[in-house]
Amino acid sequence: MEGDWHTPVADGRVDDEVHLPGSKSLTNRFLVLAALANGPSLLRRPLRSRDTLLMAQALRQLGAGVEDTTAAQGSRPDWLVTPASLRGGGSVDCGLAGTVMRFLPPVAALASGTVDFDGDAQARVRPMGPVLDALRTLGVDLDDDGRGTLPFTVRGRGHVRGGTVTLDASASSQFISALLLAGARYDEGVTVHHRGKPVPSEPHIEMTVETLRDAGVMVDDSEPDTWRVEPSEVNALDVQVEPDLSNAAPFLAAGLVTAGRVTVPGWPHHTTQAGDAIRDILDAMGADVSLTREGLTVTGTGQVSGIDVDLHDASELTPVVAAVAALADSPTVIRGVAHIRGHETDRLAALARELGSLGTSVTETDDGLRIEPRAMQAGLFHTYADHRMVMAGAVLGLGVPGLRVEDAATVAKTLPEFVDLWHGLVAPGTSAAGAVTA
Ligand SMILES: O=C(O)C1=C[C@@H](OP(=O)(O)O)[C@@H](O)[C@H](O)C1
Ligand SMILES: C=C(OP(=O)(O)O)C(=O)O
Repeated sequence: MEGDWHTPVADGRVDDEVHLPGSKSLTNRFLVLAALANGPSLLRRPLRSRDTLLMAQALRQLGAGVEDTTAAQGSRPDWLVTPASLRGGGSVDCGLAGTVMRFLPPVAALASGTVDFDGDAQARVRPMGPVLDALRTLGVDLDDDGRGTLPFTVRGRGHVRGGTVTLDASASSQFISALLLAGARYDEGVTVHHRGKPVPSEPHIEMTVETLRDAGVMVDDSEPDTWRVEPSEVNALDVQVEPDLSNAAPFLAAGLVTAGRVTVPGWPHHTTQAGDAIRDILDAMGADVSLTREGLTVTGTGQVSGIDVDLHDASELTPVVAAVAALADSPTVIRGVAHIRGHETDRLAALARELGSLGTSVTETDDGLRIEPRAMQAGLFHTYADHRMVMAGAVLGLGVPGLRVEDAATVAKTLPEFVDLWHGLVAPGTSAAGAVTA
């Protein structure tokens, strides 16, 4: 989808169900564990998006099989993942996926041979150094240019000694998840100590620990900021991927902003997904929120209130929460997300610039944003190759007639169907194709 997307303004209250594809974070963890497992694995309802297709392609490059296999009627094919002894000799395209660039070097270290890593231009500034330094400490040979970013080369020797390592994971929880996911296959397992400011996105580490334990790996996380993975086999998986709760956020926000009602079927009652926090956030911003066997329903009450919220644990929700905040009737303070300057783009700068250019008053703080809503006028919302900026732009468009979102196709990083789903919810009968201009 080339060009600017004219986002639809709701002609009333939205009222529908939105069926969302699987979680990026779960799909990419399951793919990695399945490639390291002791037999073929079945991944049911995996997410197919740029980040997960890049992960699947990289694992194939390393020798694993990732193939479509028949699924329940009406569903897209599941994935059958067949592990193999990992081989080098190729290159991994990380795109802009944090999970690919962080989770795969510790896996490539187990391959026999050299694996080159690179990605998009914006990926070359995302922090990687603590993972590369930790791998060296654990006995891995790798070359980089000393900047601690892509590109780099891992020289796999077929096995990794492993052991104990201390790193600073305050820039990304993915540094820790990366070492834990591969650690069971290291000769001595791995013990990771974090030293530094608090680790962000902790639910994602819990997700890593839970997926490992479910695959039969022993993980000790009883000490603060310390994780121990025992050396062991990884059991083959037969798993169903939960819907992506962070990708649900803009749709649920539409329920609140239009005083309508949106249900996401299949919302898990137990989950490690950080996006589950959207329930409490939208509740605090004025929605009625109910979780039943049918799913999660958000109903707008006609009032949208600002909040003071710490998103340290659920930082990937920041762009959508900031968009709702700009449509609220009182100021919002978002705290605890300094590290999202290293996400797909510097999200604090991008949100301040784009919301500001539409007329909202936004101040960047050290660790977040202060948003004072003002009347906004139509304009072009730039997205900086960031899927969540597209989602934020769509939410803003509910209240700003004439808003256009630049490069909406970039949303395919985690949700290629986003624009179609959005038209289906907000303006049924209109189509994405008719809403894009060059
Ligand atoms: O492990 C994961 O799947 C993720 C961890 C988080 O990264 P950070 O800790 O860098 O925020 C999150 O923001 C990202 O979208 C996905
Ligand atoms: C930060 C994100 O992605 P990544 O996995 O690339 O870090 C995100 O999806 O918001």
